Amino acid sequence: MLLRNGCFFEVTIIVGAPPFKKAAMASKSKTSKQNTTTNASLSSPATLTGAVHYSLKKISPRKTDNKSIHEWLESMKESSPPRSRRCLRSDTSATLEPETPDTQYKAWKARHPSALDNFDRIFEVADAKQIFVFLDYDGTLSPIVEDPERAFMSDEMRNVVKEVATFFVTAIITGRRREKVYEFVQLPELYYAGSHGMDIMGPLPQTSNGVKTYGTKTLDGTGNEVVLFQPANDITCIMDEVYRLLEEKARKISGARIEHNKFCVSVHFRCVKEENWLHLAEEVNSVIKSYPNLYATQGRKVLEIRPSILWNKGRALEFLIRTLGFANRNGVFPIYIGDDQTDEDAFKVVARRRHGLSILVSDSVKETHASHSLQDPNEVLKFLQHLVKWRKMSVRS
Ligand SMILES: O=P(O)(O)OC[C@H]1O[C@H](O[C@H]2O[C@H](CO)[C@@H](O)[C@H](O)[C@H]2O)[C@H](O)[C@@H](O)[C@@H]1O
Repeated sequence: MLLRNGCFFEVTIIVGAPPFKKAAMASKSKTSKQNTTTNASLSSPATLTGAVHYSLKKISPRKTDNKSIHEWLESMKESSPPRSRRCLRSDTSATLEPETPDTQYKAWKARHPSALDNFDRIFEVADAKQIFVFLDYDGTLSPIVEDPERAFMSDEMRNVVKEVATFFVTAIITGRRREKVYEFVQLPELYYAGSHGMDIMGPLPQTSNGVKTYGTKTLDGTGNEVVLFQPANDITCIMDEVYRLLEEKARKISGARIEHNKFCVSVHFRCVKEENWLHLAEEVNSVIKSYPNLYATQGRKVLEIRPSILWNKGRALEFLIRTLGFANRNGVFPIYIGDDQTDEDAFKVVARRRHGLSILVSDSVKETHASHSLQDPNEVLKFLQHLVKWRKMSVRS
């Protein structure tokens, strides 16, 4: 379909198909305890096996009327409630308990128990499985801050993620531009899926003959061969145009900020006075309503403008597991940790699988498909340290 400025937006793409079987694997199961190969050690060149068609369904464009603008705003507020308000508003709450913050929070914690407190029980079943670790970035590995350019992760967090990646296939799945999140994380041994999974890059895996995968073999910034998968790669010039238009609008609203995430664009509300939120949301709507193939999702004081394709963090998670050669559902144990609404797509995918662990990072009540919770990035750090310790102990035993 031809959109604007000569940009084509295809819903079916054709990609090259180098074998993409990851270190088989860093995550060792009980049956291969001696193998502690790291992701970084992947060096065998991939062999092209021919083109593969990968079909993407288009989702129907969402109406953006006044009602949906108000829903955006409500949803953004629920995503980032002030610390003082641990409970949901009564109109969105599913609980029948008295509406005090503490009882509601306790009831919520009972439904989404701490992944730290329940670690041993959770990991009893994971021990013999292929564990994959998927991590969101903002609000999960780094604390939420006002300036998105300064959302740094601590060295302690970087060190533990590095250690995690020596034992398990580890990927960052973020709404950010992939290059930007790499700047923050700086760990070449990980997979990176930017733009809510619409831009996946990973190190070339060790290959075994006949393993099929998707993506294009290419070189990264340092000249290493990598695999790249971009299901919406025809949308970039539209996103450039939308970014420019939104920048113009944002200039007139104090505190508003637009971030170009390559295959999507973020509109930041965090530093905008709440009385101006409606105005900013209306301006966003006035831009995107001319683009029927774009829609907005909501996050923590942010609107994310994205292409209307059926691709999200959940699809990215499935894609990585499948292309790494682990179609066998029972043998795989994905762990997904995230703090925001866009992570819900991944939580749903984990929930549909027989095994896995989904963790919402939140210190307040939020509706979620995650089975477990952690309060904040500090608890994420502790959980990852625990995971490493647990794996080291099981290697020894
Ligand atoms: O998928 P994520 O890694 O969680 O990325 C989602 C968005 O995160 C960033 O925005 C959020 O964090 C900022 C820095 O702490 C904060 O200022 C903002 O209010 C949050 O919404 C990022 O800037 C966005 O581009 C991402 O889409």
